Amino acid sequence: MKDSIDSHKNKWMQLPRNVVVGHGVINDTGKVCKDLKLNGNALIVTGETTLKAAGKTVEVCLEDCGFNVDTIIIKNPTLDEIKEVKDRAAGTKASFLLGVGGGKSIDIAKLASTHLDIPFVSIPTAASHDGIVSSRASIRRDNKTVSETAQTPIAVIADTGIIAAAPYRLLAAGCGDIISNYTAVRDWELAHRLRDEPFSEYASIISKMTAKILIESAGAIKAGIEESAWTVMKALVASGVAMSIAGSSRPASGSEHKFSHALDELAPEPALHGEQCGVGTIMMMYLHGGDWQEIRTALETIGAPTCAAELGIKEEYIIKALLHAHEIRPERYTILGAGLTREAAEKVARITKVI
Ligand SMILES: NC(=O)C1=CN([C@@H]2O[C@H](COP(=O)(O)OP(=O)(O)OC[C@H]3O[C@@H](n4cnc5c(N)ncnc54)[C@H](OP(=O)(O)O)[C@@H]3O)[C@@H](O)[C@H]2O)C=CC1
Ligand SMILES: O=C(CO)COP(=O)(O)O
Ligand SMILES: [Zn+2]
Repeated sequence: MKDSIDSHKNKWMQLPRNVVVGHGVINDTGKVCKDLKLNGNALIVTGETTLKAAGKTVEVCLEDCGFNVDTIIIKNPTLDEIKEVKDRAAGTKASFLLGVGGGKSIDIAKLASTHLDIPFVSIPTAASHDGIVSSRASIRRDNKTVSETAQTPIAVIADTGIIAAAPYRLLAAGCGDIISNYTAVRDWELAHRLRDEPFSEYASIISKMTAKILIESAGAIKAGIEESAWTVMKALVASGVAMSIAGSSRPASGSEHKFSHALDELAPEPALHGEQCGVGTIMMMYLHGGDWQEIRTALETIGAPTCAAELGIKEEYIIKALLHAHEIRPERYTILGAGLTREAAEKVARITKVI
């Protein structure tokens, strides 16, 4: 009998075991690690600011529970810094890593721990990106952003008290990263139809639903309100799970992310990842022939940037990024196809009021 395709199907989905979200949960870090049977030496990977916001508390908490703790401060998600973290972990015989901070700290801890084959705990200090739970790490290599396969965190500890106290700009950026799921999924559907790219119905539905719920909640997302941190954090977790189900960042990264990655390469002072993705979503939704005004209004309501001036980026870089975006990760087919003409790039940016 001829084998059916289904009998050959084989898929691994990595999801976190414990997701702990709420006020003050950072103080449970030691308890969560014990619950996961982690022991021995811990290495905290954090940034300069986030060390003060949360890293120190994590350090004390772990020590109180009997762990030996070392801390390394990182600046950028580059291969050099990942190597530094791996060397430090090897030197201190770390048996697990904790990424405490924004996206770059979490991505470095995620990829370094994957290479070292030890577990990692994700402790976000801001709701600024959806890499908190995902099995991907966005890394800078030769001034380019690449998306690497990595392990999913064994646990996520998201203290909404800390997240609500972080600069509001970070929370608004996280909303941009989630809203971008709308165009990411449209791009994925397009690639599925035109290139027969594998497509996951479940991952795409979770991803779209997350963006929809967030857009519907836009009016309730406000600075200093812990409930807002909850709303955005739930969405970021769901979006990360969609990526884990897909086994790629496809459900949450399409043409709008290519635009953001292009800005990271070209603009002298890029804005936050989620802020750039949000603005990219407005323009890519226009190219898809969708309701770009809805995206723009939601971002405006949240208080996230909707134009070049609000990103603090000169208009010429917006155009350059639009022209260059399709060259980023060219294997990922999107509405940008083989690229925009200068006239088309200027038109989309002007019509959508980005410039
Ligand atoms: N792996 C994945 O699936 C994904 C990865 N990403 C990646 O994540 C990164 C973007 O994440 P993002 O968080 O925006 O960027 P960063 O990690 O660069 O954080 C932005 C800034 O916010 C600061 N910060 C974080 N938390 C606090 C706080 N509580 N109080 C004060 N300051 C704080 C950081 O401080 P400090 O300097 O101390 O770090 C940093 O200066 C990009 O590299 C992007 O590519 C994004 C989405 C998905
Ligand atoms: O930022 C991401 C999802 O929000 C990950 O995207 P990339 O795979 O484009 O790095
Ligand atoms: Zn993103």
